[in-house]
Amino acid sequence: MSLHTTRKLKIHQPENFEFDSIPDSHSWGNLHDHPSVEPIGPDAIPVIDLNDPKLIEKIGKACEEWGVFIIRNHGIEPEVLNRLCSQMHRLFALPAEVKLKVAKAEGNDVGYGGTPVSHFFPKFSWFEGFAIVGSPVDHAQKLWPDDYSSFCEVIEEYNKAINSLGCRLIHAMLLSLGVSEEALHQTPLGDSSKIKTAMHLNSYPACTNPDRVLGLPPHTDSACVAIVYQNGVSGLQVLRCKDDIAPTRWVRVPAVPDTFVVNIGDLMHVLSNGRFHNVLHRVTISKTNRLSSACFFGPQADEKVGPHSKLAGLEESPLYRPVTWPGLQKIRSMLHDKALQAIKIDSN
Ligand SMILES: C=C1C[C@]23C[C@@]1(O)CC[C@H]2[C@@]12CCC[C@@](C)(C(=O)O1)[C@H]2[C@@H]3C(=O)O
Ligand SMILES: O=C(O)CCC(=O)C(=O)O
Ligand SMILES: [Fe+2]
Repeated sequence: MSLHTTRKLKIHQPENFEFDSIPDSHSWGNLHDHPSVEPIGPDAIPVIDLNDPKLIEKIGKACEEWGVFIIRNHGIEPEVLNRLCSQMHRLFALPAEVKLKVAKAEGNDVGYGGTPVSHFFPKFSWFEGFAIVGSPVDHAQKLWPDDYSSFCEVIEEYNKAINSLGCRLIHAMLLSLGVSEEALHQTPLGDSSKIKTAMHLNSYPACTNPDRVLGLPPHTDSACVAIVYQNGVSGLQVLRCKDDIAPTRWVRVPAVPDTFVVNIGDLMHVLSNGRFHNVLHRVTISKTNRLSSACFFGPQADEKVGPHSKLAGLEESPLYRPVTWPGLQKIRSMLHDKALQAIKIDSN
């Protein structure tokens, strides 16, 4: 593996993660732009029980006020998550030259490598990822020619479970926005067959000097919703803007066993006509290896998402022009965090 290959992928291979001192390429100077705080008191991230009789109301409030919440009683068996975790360990423990057999090709979002957002930052992330859309069988065969089926079975099992959870959450969000049960099915996210999913398996290697490195730089997700599973090690932080309580700060998202973190992305912000907060988040590093899986949910590639007519129309003007998911990703690849500005409807 040449340095050239890894630079193009914007990642460093695991053996290179074992630096005694952090190389300049990975040393972030501005990690303390805002203080990092604990999720306590008014900064406690909402925890929502999916069996709560007031579920719709609570989800709506969390999406508006936070853009992130933790869910429990989600119905996915802990064994399914344990199996996913074992396969993630197995994947990232492979030698670098094996993982590079399934490296993301130019312009392709599936396979092993870094993330598109890292290209906007001058420093490398302390991270390696594997993106899956549809079946991972072709890649799994290259990684484990003699035993690829166990990985595929676990991914398929997890995909099924997380898809139905994602669908349930999106419906609850739409209901909280006032969309009726009947109208729900006419939306671009109305039923599971209309929802597109992408799965990202993430590994954040342990670091002896974690205060100087970053797992993922600050970003919003482009999708409607992301559901994140974490292996018991925290690292995710969400930005809470200056309010009556405190100045702008990074709030640590706790890693609560048997829960998922739900993030609101750009497309849900657009669909809700700006009501739901597309939360800015980043991933910090610790002295323990962290694994996470982020599943992104959005509409099929050719479906446009715009402010829902229930919210924008008679009384409220639509704030954004409709956009497809790949369309938004393309704008983000050029304009980074100014992408939503580019689809904003001029109010004058
Ligand atoms: C479906 C996707 C969302 C994502 C781009 C991708 O095609 C696969 C990688 C995803 C990810 C993960 C880390 C943060 C993020 C902003 C990035 O650069 O890559 C997201 C992308 C996104 O939200 O658009
Ligand atoms: O690892 C995490 O907790 C979050 C990952 C993330 O933000 C992403 O994949 O977009
Ligand atoms: Fe993210």
